[in-house]
Amino acid sequence: MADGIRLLLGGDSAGYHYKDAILADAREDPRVASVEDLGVNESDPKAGTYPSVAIAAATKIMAGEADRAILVCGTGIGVSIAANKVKGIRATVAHDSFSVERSILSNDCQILTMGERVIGLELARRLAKEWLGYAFDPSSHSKANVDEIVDYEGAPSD
Ligand SMILES: O=C[C@H](O)[C@H](O)COP(=O)(O)O
Repeated sequence: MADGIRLLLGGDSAGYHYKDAILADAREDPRVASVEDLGVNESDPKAGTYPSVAIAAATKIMAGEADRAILVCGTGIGVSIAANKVKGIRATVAHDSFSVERSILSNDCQILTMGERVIGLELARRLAKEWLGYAFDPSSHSKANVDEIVDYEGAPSD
């Protein structure tokens, strides 16, 4: 991520207005090296379900094709649940500044999710910008907790 964040944006029919606004902001953000729009889009708001978009984003991150994703549905819950089904992904819904900060500094989340039906557009845009400004510190005390999750997921009893 040294050369900037490779960011994915996605959402379902309930979230694409916010997704598009955050996408436009990200394209102007010097911290972001690249932005990919996984849909859905206004031209075809039924083109993808929240599970399909979230799983596509999570799969790309785990394949090393992107660093992070911001996903928007009605509540942020569905895209978070779906993304977390992809092994290795830590996705969370967060609608406040402190949780957005801790999602990176405590949990090293690769995916932030939000709900277009839950918070206002300007707060969502601000939280997205804040989230992109944090980087996990692997020398912090939080690393051991994240490692415990990673180790569990990688356990032979999978
Ligand atoms: O978590 C699910 C999302 O909020 C989705 O956008 C809306 O889902 P629903 O139509 O099943 O309420």
